[in-house]
Amino acid sequence: MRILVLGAGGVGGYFGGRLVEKGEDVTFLVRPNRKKQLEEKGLVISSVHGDMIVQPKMITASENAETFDLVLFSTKSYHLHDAIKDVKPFVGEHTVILPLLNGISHVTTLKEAFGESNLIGGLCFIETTLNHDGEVVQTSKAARLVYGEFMNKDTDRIHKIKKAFSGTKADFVLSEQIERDMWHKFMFITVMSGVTSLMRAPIGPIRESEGGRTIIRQLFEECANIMHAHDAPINENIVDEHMKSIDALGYDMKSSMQRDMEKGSSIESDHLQGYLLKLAKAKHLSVQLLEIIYQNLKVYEKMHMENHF
Ligand SMILES: NC(=O)C1=CN([C@@H]2O[C@H](COP(=O)(O)OP(=O)(O)OC[C@H]3O[C@@H](n4cnc5c(N)ncnc54)[C@H](OP(=O)(O)O)[C@@H]3O)[C@@H](O)[C@H]2O)C=CC1
Ligand SMILES: CC(C)(CO)C(=O)C(=O)O
Repeated sequence: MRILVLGAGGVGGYFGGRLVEKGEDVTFLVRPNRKKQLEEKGLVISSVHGDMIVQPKMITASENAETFDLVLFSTKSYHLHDAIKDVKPFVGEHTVILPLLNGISHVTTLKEAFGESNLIGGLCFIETTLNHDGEVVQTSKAARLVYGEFMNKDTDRIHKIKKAFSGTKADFVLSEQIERDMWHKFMFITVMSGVTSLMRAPIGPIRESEGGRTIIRQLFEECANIMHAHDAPINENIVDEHMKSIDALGYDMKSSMQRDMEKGSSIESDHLQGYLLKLAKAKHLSVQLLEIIYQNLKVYEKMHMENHF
């Protein structure tokens, strides 16, 4: 199976790297600066699951190449439209697009861009970031990529993908309810990135501070109300389930949005909290905590864009 990883950042670099390590036929679609960096240093992964360094196969958007069987779409949401344009020449009639972005609204965008039948569902649980040298630094235990056919269709292609994903150092999990899993992850990341960026702390001190768990729970409840109002396929007890997951996270666990803010980088505020807020407004729901969380991100963006950092 010819696999194209779109974006050799924290997520694409990690999961793509693990597939290369296993011996799969993986190429990274990268932009010129990242290409240069990877040519000079290789793809370096520093991880609690084992370090690795490899010289990856790469292409850039301007190059000619045949189409691929599978694309791991692993850019940030604010690069989605440009990335769609860049990857189009490498997508054929039978290419499967597997998105790993946080959030949900990109599903519609990708279906429109590539056709509904080319898209499968995906998400990941991992704490990973690029350091100053462009190395993939993966911290904490979870390194899980979840994927599946929408409506749990049983297809040949999903069995082929499962085979390609087996036997790596990362957890690749085939889901029978990928729509539900994506909404659940959307809720989880909205809260996790929201509170950690607002309080500028990892999850441990937040949940252990007086009133911390109450705020986290209230925010989950706001998100669940919005999603229920839109008939999203979420579990009835999802807030309890997510609170258990929050309690199980390592004390020092941070969100990728928070790490991006620490670096002064762009963030996915409109794709995550902003999109959920739009859904709340469409149903006239009062979501005060979500509004504060979103405002905090907008203030950061204003400062960031005006180069106050
Ligand atoms: N990091 C994490 O721990 C987790 C992240 N996620 C989600 O995964 C997604 C990706 O996040 P993450 O990996 O952290 O982001 P990064 O910024 O680390 O990586 C994204 C990569 O995409 C590349 N890219 C952007 N546009 C293009 C393009 N047109 N062609 C080629 N490459 C391109 C960027 O390259 P360039 O260097 O050229 O800018 C960058 O290296 C986000 O939606 C995030 O929310 C989900 C779970 C955990
Ligand atoms: C919360 C976490 C680390 C879980 O994968 C995540 O998705 C992110 O920070 O973007």
